[in-house]
Amino acid sequence: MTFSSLQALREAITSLPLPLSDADAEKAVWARQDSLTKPPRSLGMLEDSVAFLGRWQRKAKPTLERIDILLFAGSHGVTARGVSAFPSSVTGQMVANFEHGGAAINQLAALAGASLSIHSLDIDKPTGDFTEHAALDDDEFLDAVNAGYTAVKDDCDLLVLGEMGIGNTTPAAAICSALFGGAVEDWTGRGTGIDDQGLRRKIETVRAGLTRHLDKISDPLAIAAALGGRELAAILGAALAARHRRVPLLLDGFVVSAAIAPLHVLNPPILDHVLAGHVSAEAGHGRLLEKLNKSPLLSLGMRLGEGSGAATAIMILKAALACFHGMASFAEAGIQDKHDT
Ligand SMILES: O=C(O)c1ccc[n+]([C@@H]2O[C@H](COP(=O)([O-])O)[C@@H](O)[C@H]2O)c1
Ligand SMILES: Cc1cc2nc[nH]c2cc1C
Repeated sequence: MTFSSLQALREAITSLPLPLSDADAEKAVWARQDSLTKPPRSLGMLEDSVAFLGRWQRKAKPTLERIDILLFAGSHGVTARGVSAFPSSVTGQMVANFEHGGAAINQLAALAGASLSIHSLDIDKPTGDFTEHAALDDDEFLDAVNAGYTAVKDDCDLLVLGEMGIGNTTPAAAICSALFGGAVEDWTGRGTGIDDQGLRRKIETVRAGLTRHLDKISDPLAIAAALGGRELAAILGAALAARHRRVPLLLDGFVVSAAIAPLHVLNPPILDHVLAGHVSAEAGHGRLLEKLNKSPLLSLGMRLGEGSGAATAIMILKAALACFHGMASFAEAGIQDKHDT
């Protein structure tokens, strides 16, 4: 399926009923977890994560055999404003690095037993500078959303989305400012490590973008097109595809979270299949996760992008499943269960 208009996309996001998760599978997961040799719920978020996987995989015994990491790359016209510590050319150079296996995400994906596919979205064609015009026109936005939507294969146990795009913490900050309001400074961080002067320029750039596109402020998809970028639009499309197919999705950092935020504003339950892998060190990510009602599995001070925080969190999900599948029950181990009071 692809979307031929913003209206068709909007309807796919807001139309109910959405396909449901399986409450019975989740109940079976909790019944098993409560029978295992530990005080009830003592594995905390590990147990919550197994229940989440059971609900969305619709399996009483969830698995992580097939994990797909999709990494989307795009280029940003707004980099001309001096908003990144690195030149725009690094985006294409890093795509080559991903393809040769030399990036952090390659190592983490291999360790996690996940497949990694790289999706370059017109990286030789930067988006428009959003302080002057829309980053993407409607057709360009829909093309990128459709590329993300069709990249999702429905037979994986878990989907992870990552991104690469020099400058893209600026559109991410602009989208958050437009959708959630508050001080622009609170959404705008140092990205790849910009200095104080650069940060001031970045804040001014976000402000100028908001002023330019004020007329679209009540339309989350128009905001995503005007202030976003191709990799962010593809992530929105992929997150929607995962929801329609009931595939659980693990979020990476600030940029990925900002990319899917328009879905939340349009229809909050549309992100019920989403788990936050980590909270990035990028200013604004913690606040954004609160807006999305997500608690991160990890907080490691990471701020790389590429899907690296989410890929690291896969190890936590695997730890959770190892306990779930491997532990003995009180009855099997001959251990006395909790007193009834
Ligand atoms: O997602 C995050 O939390 C995140 C935080 C800081 C930097 N990044 C990555 O760094 C790049 C964007 O940073 P910048 O400074 O160029 O806007 C882009 O390639 C992202 O993958 C990503
Ligand atoms: C080297 C480098 C690697 C990255 N990976 C994701 N964003 C990045 C930005 C830079 C600059």
